[in-house]
Amino acid sequence: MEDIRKSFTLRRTHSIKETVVAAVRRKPLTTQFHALDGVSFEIGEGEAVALLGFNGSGKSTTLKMISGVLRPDSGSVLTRGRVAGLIEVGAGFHPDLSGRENIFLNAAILGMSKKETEARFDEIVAFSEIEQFIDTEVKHYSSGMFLRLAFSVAIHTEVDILLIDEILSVGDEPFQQKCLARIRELHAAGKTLVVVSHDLNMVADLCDRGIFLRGGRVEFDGESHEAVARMRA
Ligand SMILES: Nc1ncnc2c1ncn2[C@@H]1O[C@H](COP(=O)(O)OP(=O)(O)OP(=O)(O)O)[C@@H](O)[C@H]1O
Repeated sequence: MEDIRKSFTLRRTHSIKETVVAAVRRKPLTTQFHALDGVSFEIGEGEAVALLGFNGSGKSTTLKMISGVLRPDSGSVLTRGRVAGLIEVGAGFHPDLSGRENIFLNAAILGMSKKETEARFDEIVAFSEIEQFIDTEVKHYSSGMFLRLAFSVAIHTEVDILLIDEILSVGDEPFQQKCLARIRELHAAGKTLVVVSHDLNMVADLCDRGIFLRGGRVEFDGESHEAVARMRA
């Protein structure tokens, strides 16, 4: 990522009088908010990086830049390889389709062919542990069930870069442990990880490197435990 900037327009509610006065004075009724204010970093192949920062510091926005969900206002983002984002749980899921249909849909979004998905289908379902509900429409799923399926699909695809945003917090403890073990395996196999989590001890152990964001800028970029220490300081 090079010198990424992203602003959002903040709206406020206004009275009719305020609106008229602003129009007469030619003043905008909205304000610009800089979510990312010149963020630059490079992540090498096979690195595990934690994005750290307090609420609203720009972590999720950064992940969305890497995944391509959002485009920067200026600056450039370059990625090499297949990127799978576990950013918003079940974002790629269609509520009226069953779990089974959604697996095929999501795998296709992640670039897998029907054949590849069929070959891994049983494994995906087994990992998610929701066999019983696989033919139920996902609108009837709990958020934890959603997560299980979304996570299962993502980790069974041939991705090079895995983006994980706070999703582990949705699952129950045994599932979290299983996901963590699987994430470690993927890292050991050379996949690149970018993880956002407020569980600082977990991310510091999982990742070698930590990028600490504050107010949309990189405040520290280095060893993960040190990044956590800076954040707590
Ligand atoms: N679509 C949007 N429209 C307006 N503001 C947005 C939008 N998306 C993000 N923001 C703002 O940008 C800032 C950064 O948000 P972001 O989600 O990246 O923070 P975060 O570090 O992930 O926070 P958290 O720890 O709470 O998840 C926040 O102040 C948020 O309100």
